[in-house]
Amino acid sequence: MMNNSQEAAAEPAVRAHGLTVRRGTGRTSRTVLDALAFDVPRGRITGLLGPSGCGKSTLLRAVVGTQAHVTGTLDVLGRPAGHPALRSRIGYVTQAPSVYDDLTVRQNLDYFAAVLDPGRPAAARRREAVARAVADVDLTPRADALAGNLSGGQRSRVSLAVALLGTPELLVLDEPTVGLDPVLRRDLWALFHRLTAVRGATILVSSHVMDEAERCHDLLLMREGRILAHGTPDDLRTRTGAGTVEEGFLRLVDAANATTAPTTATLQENRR
Ligand SMILES: Nc1ncnc2c1ncn2[C@@H]1O[C@H](COP(=O)(O)OP(=O)(O)OP(=O)(O)O)[C@@H](O)[C@H]1O
Repeated sequence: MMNNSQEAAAEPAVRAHGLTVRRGTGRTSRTVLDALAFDVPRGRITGLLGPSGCGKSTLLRAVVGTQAHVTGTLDVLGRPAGHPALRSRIGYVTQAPSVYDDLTVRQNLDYFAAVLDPGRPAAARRREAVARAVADVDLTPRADALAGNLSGGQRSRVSLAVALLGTPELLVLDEPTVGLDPVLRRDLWALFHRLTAVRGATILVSSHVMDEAERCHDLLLMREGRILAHGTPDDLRTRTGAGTVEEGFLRLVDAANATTAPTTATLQENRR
């Protein structure tokens, strides 16, 4: 028989069933996530991939509990998405870096650390957490630079450092590598792998760059608000007979389009 901690480890980090989201109001209201069912396993990197507008950010917002008009079942770390007890257990990085330009990197992190772990007795713990998060994202040499004077990629890394502060069990990252050069992208993916391997974190990361799919343990491939495929990169290549995940994804899109007779615009969108 499994004990409580074994049960928690076996339970997926995210479990969705019949997950549906409508966005917009009145006549512009439409279904952007359509009855999704999937699990995100713990301790692994799950990549959420699909063309622009397919619903990746909406799905990530639903997981962190900030998306309105969500129906169906969506459990995160054993609780309904958005439950207050999940706040300190999830780190979330949005597409737009959320940092204060008039504070230094370290001051930004000090500020968020004080919100997470307030009080004078926690000062030493906060200093340690800030130093570790800055080092995790390779910004130690720029720790005293104003965030407003950093490059776009460096600002994104400050946001990621903020998300790492509380040592979250689940990291939800919305296109964290956009605008980064190849070296930084490689380094960030190495960090993601360290976080799962060493700290046991679960990472749910979106991207529309297909070569990043190869770096994930599991993939959720999306198209037009639905899950097109779910499995490891190897599963996807085997299932489609393709040499790469990108080619496999395009084959699945073509097969799906053949049955739904899309417009040319839809096809072009899916090939982006
Ligand atoms: N406020 C809104 N009202 C109506 N539809 C919306 C609204 N916001 C977003 N949408 C639609 O919801 C769909 C999903 O958007 P979402 O931002 O989740 O896609 P995405 O896959 O993250 O795109 P990208 O990769 O470009 O960030 C899109 O088709 C978008 O047009």
